Amino acid sequence: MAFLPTSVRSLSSSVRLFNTHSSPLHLPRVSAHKSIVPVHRSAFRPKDLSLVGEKKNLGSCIAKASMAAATTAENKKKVEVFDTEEDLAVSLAKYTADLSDKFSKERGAFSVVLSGGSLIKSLRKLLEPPYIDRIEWSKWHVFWVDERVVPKDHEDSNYKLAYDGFLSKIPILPGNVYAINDALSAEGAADDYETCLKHLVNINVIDLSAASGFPKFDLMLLGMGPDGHVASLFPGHPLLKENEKWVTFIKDSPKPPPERITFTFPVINSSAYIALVVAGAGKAGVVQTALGEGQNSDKLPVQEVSPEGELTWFLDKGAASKL
Ligand SMILES: O=C(O)[C@H](O)[C@@H](O)[C@H](O)[C@H](O)COP(=O)(O)O
Repeated sequence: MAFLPTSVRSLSSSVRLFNTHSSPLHLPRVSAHKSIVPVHRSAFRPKDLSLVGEKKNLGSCIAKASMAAATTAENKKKVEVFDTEEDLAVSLAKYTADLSDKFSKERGAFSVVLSGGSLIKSLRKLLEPPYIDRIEWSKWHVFWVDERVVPKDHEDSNYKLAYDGFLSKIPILPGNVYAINDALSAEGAADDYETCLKHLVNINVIDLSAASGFPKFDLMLLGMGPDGHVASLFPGHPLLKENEKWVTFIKDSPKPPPERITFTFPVINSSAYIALVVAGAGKAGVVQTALGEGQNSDKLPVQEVSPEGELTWFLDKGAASKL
């Protein structure tokens, strides 16, 4: 391959501790790039609403009992409420596995975007039967919607969080895990990641949205902060308005650490499927604002999430308690 962005190369080194070595992308062998990125030191080391269980005051969208769904005009948006976070995790695994089957069959690849935070723990049911055996993990290509600009073995790294809690436990191809180049500045890492995405669009690993001209990921798994942020797009921040870049950077994140890279809204909103995964009563207020009838003057970042395809909210009872 004549050209490979540095992020693709850094990727290789970031995943060197996986057990498998082949890559359908024919990425350079890890050993060739040891000097580029420090070795990882870890041990490797709608409204359409489905309600599971009781719920109060959800207006005309209510459906009760096992995942019954009521579709309204906004039929690209679903809200599913689960009695417990455990139930949420079970359903999220089935949803993800079904999409994995669909895109693996249709495209021969499944592009999945992860967040940091509690999302990773909510993916745990994918590590169990039947999914661990059923999913064609070799078709997965994994990205991050945002990443903290820290070394990959740092406690704050979203890569490390996902690796330790999820990626190290599935037979994914190491060359299909696209971490940032942690040797670069925030600005450099964002540019580098965008270059990597462009390359992967060119070789059809990632789809391109005909409508927007931005990359169209098969599935984005988003968390939401208690202030309504998604990715590293925070309330009131000028980055919310970025409409040209695919990946940008922030140096004044109100949530530590301050330096991060993040996908922009045009990329997030070109997705085929987005799951917004929110658990815990601590987020009930912001869920109410995001999904409630009331008008808030300044839209929260989470309210800007509106994919080309389908948006599904996965809420536990606590998070939905004010709806
Ligand atoms: O790097 C990050 O900080 C995350 O990607 C961030 O966007 C996260 O998804 C939300 O803050 C929700 O996190 P929790 O689910 O842990 O609240």
